[in-house]
Amino acid sequence: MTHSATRPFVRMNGAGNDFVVVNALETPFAPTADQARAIADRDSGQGCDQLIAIEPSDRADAFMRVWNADGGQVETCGNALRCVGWLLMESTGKDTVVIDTLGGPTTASRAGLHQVRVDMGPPGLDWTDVPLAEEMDTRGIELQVGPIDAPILHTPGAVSMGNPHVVFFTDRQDDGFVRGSGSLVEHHPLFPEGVNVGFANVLAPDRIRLRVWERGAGLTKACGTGACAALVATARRGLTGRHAVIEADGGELVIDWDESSGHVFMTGPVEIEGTGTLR
Ligand SMILES: N[C@@H](CCC[C@H](N)C(=O)O)C(=O)O
Repeated sequence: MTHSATRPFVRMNGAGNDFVVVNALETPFAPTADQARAIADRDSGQGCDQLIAIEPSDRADAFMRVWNADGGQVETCGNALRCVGWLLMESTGKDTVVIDTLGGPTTASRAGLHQVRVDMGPPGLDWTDVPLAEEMDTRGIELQVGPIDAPILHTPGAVSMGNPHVVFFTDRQDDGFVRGSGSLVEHHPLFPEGVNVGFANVLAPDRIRLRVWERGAGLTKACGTGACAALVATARRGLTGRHAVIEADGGELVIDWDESSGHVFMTGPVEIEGTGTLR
């Protein structure tokens, strides 16, 4: 085992999406899927939505590795990028840092007191980017939840933010519904790598209430990449402009889809909750 009972960690959250963050810049940290799942377990472990390791990188300030609560390693995590960015900026005194991930490199910058802005890059809009199992127009894919003759949810947008997202446009956002339909869609065969499932209620052209059933983690208080995907999906359908405040259960994220660069920018809070050692 490459993590010991004395391995320190920092507990952080970004808009309520919570993390156990391990500094692996000098001492490698390579838990198995079972070990990662045990750490994330809220009953017997430290408990978190995602386990994060900060590793050395030869092309960025650091590499961020992400495990979902189910122990699976995934490409990226928007809220964790802000947290790791903040830790790196605090320790180096820089105002901007580059963080590499399995989904590619990103840049994080200071944006105010405990606020960080991340350049999330351009969204993937082709069906092969998401990826989907078959060719479809990602502005509104052929997928429905509920009975065939009267679907409760249908024609969601599909977007890659380095990880796969599907976004339903709906004001139905109660816990039972999000959990029930989210867990069904997460494993739908149309998504060969699984999918994060967003439920977006457009309140105004610049305001979205969003809940996300995350792949490998379930219902979280916020999903950073999910917020970016929701803005992209609603803007492509003409439901919003290219800028919106996303209201998540745990706080607000500001998302901008810049027209000239095509990049999506996410600004939001970071919070350190405390420190501990892995058990
Ligand atoms: N909470 C994250 C996303 C974490 C990974 C996601 N569950 C996946 O499997 O892709 C965020 O803030 O983006």
